[in-house]
Amino acid sequence: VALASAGQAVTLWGRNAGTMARMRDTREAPRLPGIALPREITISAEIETVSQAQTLLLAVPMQTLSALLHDISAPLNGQRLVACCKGIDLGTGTGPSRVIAEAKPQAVPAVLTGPSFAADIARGLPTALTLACADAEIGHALQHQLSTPSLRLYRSTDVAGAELGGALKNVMAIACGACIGAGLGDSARAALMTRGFAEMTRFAVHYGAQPETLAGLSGLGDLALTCTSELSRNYRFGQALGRGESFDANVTVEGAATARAVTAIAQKRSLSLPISTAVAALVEQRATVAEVLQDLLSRPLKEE
Ligand SMILES: NC(=O)C1=CN([C@@H]2O[C@H](COP(=O)(O)OP(=O)(O)OC[C@H]3O[C@@H](n4cnc5c(N)ncnc54)[C@H](OP(=O)(O)O)[C@@H]3O)[C@@H](O)[C@H]2O)C=CC1
Ligand SMILES: O=C(CO)COP(=O)(O)O
Repeated sequence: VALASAGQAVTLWGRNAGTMARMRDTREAPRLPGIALPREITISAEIETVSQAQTLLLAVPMQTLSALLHDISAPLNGQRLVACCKGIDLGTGTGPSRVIAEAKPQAVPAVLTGPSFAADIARGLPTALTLACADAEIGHALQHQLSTPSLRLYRSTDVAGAELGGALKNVMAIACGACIGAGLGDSARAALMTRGFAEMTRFAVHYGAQPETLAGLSGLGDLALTCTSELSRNYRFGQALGRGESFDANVTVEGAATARAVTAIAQKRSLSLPISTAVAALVEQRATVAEVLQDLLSRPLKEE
């Protein structure tokens, strides 16, 4: 919507022919009610209409990215594949850029991430994101191609930092939601966000990320948004856990799988990730909020 409103030709592809036909008729997306889809957007359920594009934005949940790429038979030679998903693939323990590189080795992977609710962007509200691409020249081109007057992209070549910040902030949002849902208070949430940020940085740096990237939009920026807004699904899922309520299983909650993925990696690599480990235990119903809180508070006292 943002790009089409700024005059770019955009084709929107989705796998469900019926849904896409209804979207063509109503010019509205079921997942973005109340937002008119500009006439400039071509809506299609035929993958061939997009698989030749120079730039493809891949906006699917992380755990489905690999399947989507394998459904596209074309090699996407030299095309720019911009992952918009935030998470770590449970099957391989890798982020979106690696999943792209494995599935389409001749394509150029990039990542678009940062604090942004889809509805805010579609309404034209001011938003700033990180566009990360290991190829600096292509990253520069993508930054200019995908920025609009209200959507401001900063560029980076630190792909690991950008994608791990986006993946891990969802885990921290679940923790913060659980904290508020269980009535533990705003002070406890501030502590979780701060120690969560330390944990995100430690994990990402282990994978070669720059700490400055974690302190940017894709890390701290998205952490601030997602840990404090009830518009976040990860946060609301955490709130439900904290209140002992059920949560709609059809809603995409990226942090749940990511908590499990990073906990498995942490165990293999002897990394200390106490908050992510606690969230994985909550998600897998191996522990209650009271139990994980007790574990977190009884850890040895240490230097900050
Ligand atoms: N929503 C937001 O505000 C933001 C989301 N993101 C990230 O974007 C990613 C997607 O999230 P979001 O769009 O909200 O998720 P939703 O659950 O709202 O939508 C997922 C979409 O992906 C499609 N899909 C799922 N699996 C496949 C597949 N195998 N092949 C093709 N299409 C598939 C679904 O199709 P169908 O309708 O047919 O089921 C649906 O259209 C997540 O990683 C999220 O973290 C990032 C920033 C903001
Ligand atoms: O990533 C997002 C905001 O930047 C969207 O967060 P949720 O997936 O928690 O709704």
